[in-house]
Amino acid sequence: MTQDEMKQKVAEAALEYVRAGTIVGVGTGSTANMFIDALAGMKDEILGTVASSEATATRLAGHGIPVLGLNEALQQVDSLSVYVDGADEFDAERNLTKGGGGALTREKIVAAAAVQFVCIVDQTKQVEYLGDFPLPIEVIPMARELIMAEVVKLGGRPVLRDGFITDNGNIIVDVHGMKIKDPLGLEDHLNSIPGVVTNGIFSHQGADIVLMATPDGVEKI
Ligand SMILES: O=C[C@H](O)[C@H](O)[C@H](O)COP(=O)(O)O
Repeated sequence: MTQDEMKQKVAEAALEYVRAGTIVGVGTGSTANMFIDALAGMKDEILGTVASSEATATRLAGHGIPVLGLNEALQQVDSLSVYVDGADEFDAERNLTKGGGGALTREKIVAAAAVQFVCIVDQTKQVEYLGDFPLPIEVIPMARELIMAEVVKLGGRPVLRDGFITDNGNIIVDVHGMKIKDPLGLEDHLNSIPGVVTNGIFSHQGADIVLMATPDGVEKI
C-alpha cells in the first residue's frame, strides 16, 4: 500500500468522529485534504466547519462545505465537536509536531476550541521522541535574530524557511537537531520567548486520539 493510500484510509476513518448538527474544525496538509474530500459526503449533515488555514478554507468552499470564522462559530456553539488534522510526528503520549505546512498557529487555536482532537497519520509519522522532523516556530519578523540566538542556546540549529510567509503575515524558523524529551516543557519555554507566536509542539493541545494507517488497516492510539 502506498503512503497516499494509507492517508486516504485514515482520512475516511475519521468520518466516524464527525457528528451531525455540529461544527467541525478542519486541519491543513495532504492528509487533512483527503479528510476534506471525504467530509464533502456529509456536508448536509453538519452545521459547518472552521478552517485552520486559507488553503483549507478554499478547499472546503470548493466542495460547497460551509466555512465559518472561529469567532462566528463560537457565537453559535460553546465549542467545536471535533478537530481533525494530520501531524508531522507523534509519540506514544500523543504529543505532536506540526507546522510542516506552516499552519501551526491557526491549527493550535482551532484545536483548542474543539472538545476532541482526532489526529490522522500514516505509520511513517510515529517516533519515540519528537524532533527528527524540524520543529517549526512562527515568529514575528523583527524578532528573527533574537529567537534564532535563543534556539542555538537550547542546542538547536535554526533555519529560516526561505520565502515563506504564514497566513498571519509572519515567518517560520525550523529548528533542526533537537531530541525533544520534554515536549510540554519545551513548548512552554519556546512560547515564552518574546516574538514567538507559537511553536509546532502540540503537547498542551496534543491529540485525544491518533488514528494511524498501516498496510494492515487503521490503528487507534
Ligand atoms: O502546517 C501543516 C500541518 O501541521 C500538517 O498537519 C502537517 O504538516 C502534516 O501534513 P501532511 O498530512 O501533509 O503530512
